[in-house]
Amino acid sequence: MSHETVYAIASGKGGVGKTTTTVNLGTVLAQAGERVAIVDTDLGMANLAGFVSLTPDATTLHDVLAGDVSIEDATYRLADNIVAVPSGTDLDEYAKTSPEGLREAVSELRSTYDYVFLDVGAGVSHETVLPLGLADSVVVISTPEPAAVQDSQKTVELTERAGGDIAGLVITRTHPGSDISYDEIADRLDIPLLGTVPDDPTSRESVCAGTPLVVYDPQSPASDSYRRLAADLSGIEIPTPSSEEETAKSAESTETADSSDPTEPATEPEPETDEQEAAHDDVSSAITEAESEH
Ligand SMILES: Nc1ncnc2c1ncn2[C@@H]1O[C@H](COP(=O)(O)OP(=O)(O)OP(=O)(O)O)[C@@H](O)[C@H]1O
Repeated sequence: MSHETVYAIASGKGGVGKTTTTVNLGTVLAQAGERVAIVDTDLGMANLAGFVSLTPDATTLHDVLAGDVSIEDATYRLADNIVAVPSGTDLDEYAKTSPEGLREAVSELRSTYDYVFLDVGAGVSHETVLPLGLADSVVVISTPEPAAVQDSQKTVELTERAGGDIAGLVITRTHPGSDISYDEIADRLDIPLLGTVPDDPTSRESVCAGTPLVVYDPQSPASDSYRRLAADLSGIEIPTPSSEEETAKSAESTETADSSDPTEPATEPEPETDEQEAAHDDVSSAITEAESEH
């Protein structure tokens, strides 16, 4: 089945779950054997810092957008089938970047990976609008709070101005039993409701552990939501992990077997694997190792 390749994960308001969604959607698809790149286009904010430990002079998207290196030089392997392109934090380096360089970078990634997720900064700026227009499809992220919903309207308008297409809305941090109508929120924004992700304390724990939630606690309700969302966007059947499977959460203190260094720039993405369970183990160990290097 054909699918969109480049997704922008965007929101009007900050802190609503864009990075969490980017990392977890990417990880689910990588576990399913798809080649995935996740890119932090929120320049200067280092949103992926919890998942990729970088030395101060590491190559980042800043260097790519300054025209110094190609995007492949700024990719870091997270696990089987998934690489991350982090943004740097140095503001002097940031000042040298040109968001326009993102065009070529995204086009290069498009030719190498099955899925590219752009984690877009909140607010209104050139570096926010550009990825909305470069993506095949924009996923708008909002919490149910009125202020966040109102700011989502801005993302919808910006996407239209940038000539981008909206896939729909994901409402994060929902509470079971709440009488809020999520369909009504989507209707108000005039975009389809793609799904909801419940408020889940393990989501924050997983960030502290530097591990995607779908690896840290695959049985959690929010992990379920991310698997469903990935299945809906991709058309791929995503299996529910068995409850006996060891998770990063249950094995937090266990030594990991993968000795590869996730801070080394990736060369080519790993070949596809049919062994979803094996890939899953690899995701856990590679990222747990990233955490231990912090
Ligand atoms: N479903 C959830 N349940 C509980 N906490 C969550 C959930 N999703 C995300 N969070 C937490 O909310 C905080 C913000 O999430 P995240 O960093 O993904 O948002 P963001 O939109 O990317 O933020 P920014 O605009 O700063 O880049 C994090 O601490 C994260 O762990």
